[in-house]
Amino acid sequence: MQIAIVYDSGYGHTAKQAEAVADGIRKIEGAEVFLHAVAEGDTPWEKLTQSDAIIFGSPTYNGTVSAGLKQFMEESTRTAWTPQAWRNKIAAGFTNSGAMHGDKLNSLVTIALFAAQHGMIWTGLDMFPGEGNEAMNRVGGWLGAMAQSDNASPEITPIRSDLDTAAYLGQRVAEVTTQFIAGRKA
Ligand SMILES: Cc1cc2nc3c(=O)[nH]c(=O)nc-3n(C[C@H](O)[C@H](O)[C@H](O)COP(=O)(O)O)c2cc1C
Repeated sequence: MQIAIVYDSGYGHTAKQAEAVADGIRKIEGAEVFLHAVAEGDTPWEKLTQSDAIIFGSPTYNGTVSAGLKQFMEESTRTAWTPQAWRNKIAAGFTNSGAMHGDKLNSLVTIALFAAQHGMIWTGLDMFPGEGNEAMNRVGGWLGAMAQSDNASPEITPIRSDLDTAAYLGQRVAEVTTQFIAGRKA
């Protein structure tokens, strides 16, 4: 089982979140993960087509996904949407922003809508909102993993609970994908 993480990160916070998602995926036996930062260019379209799941991540810029992730989305129209190359793959999303709210939900809605347009199957976060900074899902979202950077250095934010929440999403996607593949074989 191969799971891809495609993300953008201008200053390193979303990159940290992406690494946490990858750590969560690796907790599940047989799960292989590869990360692609859209800023690197040379999108590995073939590898994405071969993946069983794709998790998309973006910083929230101006209340939506970054221009870098949007560029990737638009480029996927010809390479993946037209041939329906991602149809029935599992999908999920994560985002982080400076403010606690910061209009992050709109980024996740944008990503989920994008996944739906590709015929993908969305996996949300099955987690009650936590109270306090130590708690998992302290930001309190269900559509995907959210984190707050508080406009601090990526060395100290997102904080541990946000990274653990991201890891939990990665693990959940790996579990759901395992079940999905098993069901398809049966
Ligand atoms: C162009 C730009 C727009 C931003 N817009 C928002 C916003 O709408 N809401 C918010 O809470 N933070 C906003 N921020 C702050 C970023 O979301 C925050 O610094 C985030 O952690 C950056 O992630 P990155 O290091 O992965 O790029 C913005 C930052 C930039 C550079």
